[in-house]
Amino acid sequence: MWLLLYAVLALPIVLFAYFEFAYSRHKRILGKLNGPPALPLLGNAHQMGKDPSEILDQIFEWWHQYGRDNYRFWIGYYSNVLLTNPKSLEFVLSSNTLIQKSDIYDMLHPWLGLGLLTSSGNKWHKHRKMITPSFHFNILQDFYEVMNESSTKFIAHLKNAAAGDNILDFQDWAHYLTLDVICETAMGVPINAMDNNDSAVVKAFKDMCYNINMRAFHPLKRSNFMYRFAPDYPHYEKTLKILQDFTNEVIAKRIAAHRTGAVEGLTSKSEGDEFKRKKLAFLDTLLSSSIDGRPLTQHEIYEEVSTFMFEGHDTTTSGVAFAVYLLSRHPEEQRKIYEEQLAVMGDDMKRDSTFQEIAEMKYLDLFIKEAQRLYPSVPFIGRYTDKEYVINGQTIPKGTTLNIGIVILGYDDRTFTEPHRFWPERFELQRPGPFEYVPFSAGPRNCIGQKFALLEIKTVVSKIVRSFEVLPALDGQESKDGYINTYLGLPQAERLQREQTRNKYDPILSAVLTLKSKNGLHLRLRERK
Ligand code: HEM
Repeated sequence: MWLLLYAVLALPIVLFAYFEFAYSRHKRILGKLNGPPALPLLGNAHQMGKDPSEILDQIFEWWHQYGRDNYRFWIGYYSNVLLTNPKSLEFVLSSNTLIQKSDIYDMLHPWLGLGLLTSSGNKWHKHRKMITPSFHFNILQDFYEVMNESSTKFIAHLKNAAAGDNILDFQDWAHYLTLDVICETAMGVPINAMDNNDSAVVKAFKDMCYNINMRAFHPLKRSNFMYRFAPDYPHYEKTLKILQDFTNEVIAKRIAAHRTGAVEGLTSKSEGDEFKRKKLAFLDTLLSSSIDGRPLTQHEIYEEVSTFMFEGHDTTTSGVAFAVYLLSRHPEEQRKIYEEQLAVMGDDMKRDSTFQEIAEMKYLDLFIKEAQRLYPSVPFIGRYTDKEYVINGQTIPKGTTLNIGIVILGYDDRTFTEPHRFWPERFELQRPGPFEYVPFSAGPRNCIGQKFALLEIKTVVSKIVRSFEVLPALDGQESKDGYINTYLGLPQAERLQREQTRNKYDPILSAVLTLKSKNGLHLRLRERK
């Protein structure tokens, strides 16, 4: 009995001694990097902040404190390095071996399995090669038709929603639009999120994206195992099943349609069902692809289609929403976009732009680049070192999480003068180096959907500017000096001082897998006559 009691009492001490010993080399090596002093057991977990927006501020704060360079921090015994040095980024992003994702992506496994975003090694290499042609120019043109159709519908919805000087949460609206676009392009079926945002599947997509972002920095919920004991787990399980059933059902029907030859003549043969479109979806490309001389299994197809459903709309929601929000606060830049629309589109501003015309909208391109600098849709990306690496002269032990601070790069005044000034022209006049600005990542694991994403954001923004004057939520909230009204990246004292004057319609940035505003992105739309 006494022996048992002693053993129970001694267990924590033994465990503590074990971990301290096991990680001593790790600590010694990473100790050569700057970073906040870490407590035993906790590391720096207690200093991180309690939600994704506080964590974002803390990560910036340490960056200032530790020489605006790479630094290390500890979450318990998990070692983390924040990378912002362009030379280090070049090493990591160009590497063909450092491609294993960090554990934050594990949360996606139950939904996405091991698709392109989450897999590594041989599987990733083969799938990347197989999927790359899915974004060929011709296919993108098919997708462009969907983008145009959906954004026309979007404008009609917005006209109703914005009537009477209503203040809209544009982040919410953008979510339904991008969900419609990705469902039609990835799976070839309409989900009608804009018309029917109360449907179980539409809600499930929204809940799942929220769930993933909410769990990411929760010390217990982040682990798939521990999350099983959380009170909200049953709801999550139900949501997951809705999404899995929906996607598997679409895939099964599509496989059947391919078998009966209905896919080639989708317009005539399957008139009346949901496949009656002639454009081929990403799913069709997958169904006619092979790996090692065999067709993909239904599960492999499920993983890739689900990956596109997630990565192809949560990111563009953020991209579209922040771009339109910036229009609302920066009237001068909005005016320049409108004038460019007039010049490119001629008299008929109501029609769809062509693929070629979108390519001619040079100022719009600069505007989106600048929006992604300040509000990158993917603020951080994570890698995990499967062996020891020497990165830009610094040894990084095996088992370290590398957090690439895409969002931090945009606020570095060594690359971007007056980083808090919204100034699209800077991308013409002072081009950043290849690893100083990477909203779509870079190297072999860069964003495969970059062209798709930019095309979608530009199509929507172009149509919005031609249809509406975008106004801030309240009169007088326009930027007077070109500076943005979020203070990310400023040293803490200055940031806190500026934040004292914030209004309830000023965004609170929250960065997890994608960048969002915790309190929405509010604005008004006045129809152009
Ligand atoms: C503004 C919109 C978007 C941004 C900023 C963005 C950014 C990124 C970034 C930074 C990565 C690298 C992630 C990492 O290494 O962990 C990535 C990967 C990826 N993106 Fe995007 N993305 C966007 C839209 C899209 C769209 C529309 C699609 C699909 C239609 C897509 C599909 C993917 C996929 C499949 C990967 C994984 C690629 C791989 O690991 O080989 N993305 N994206």
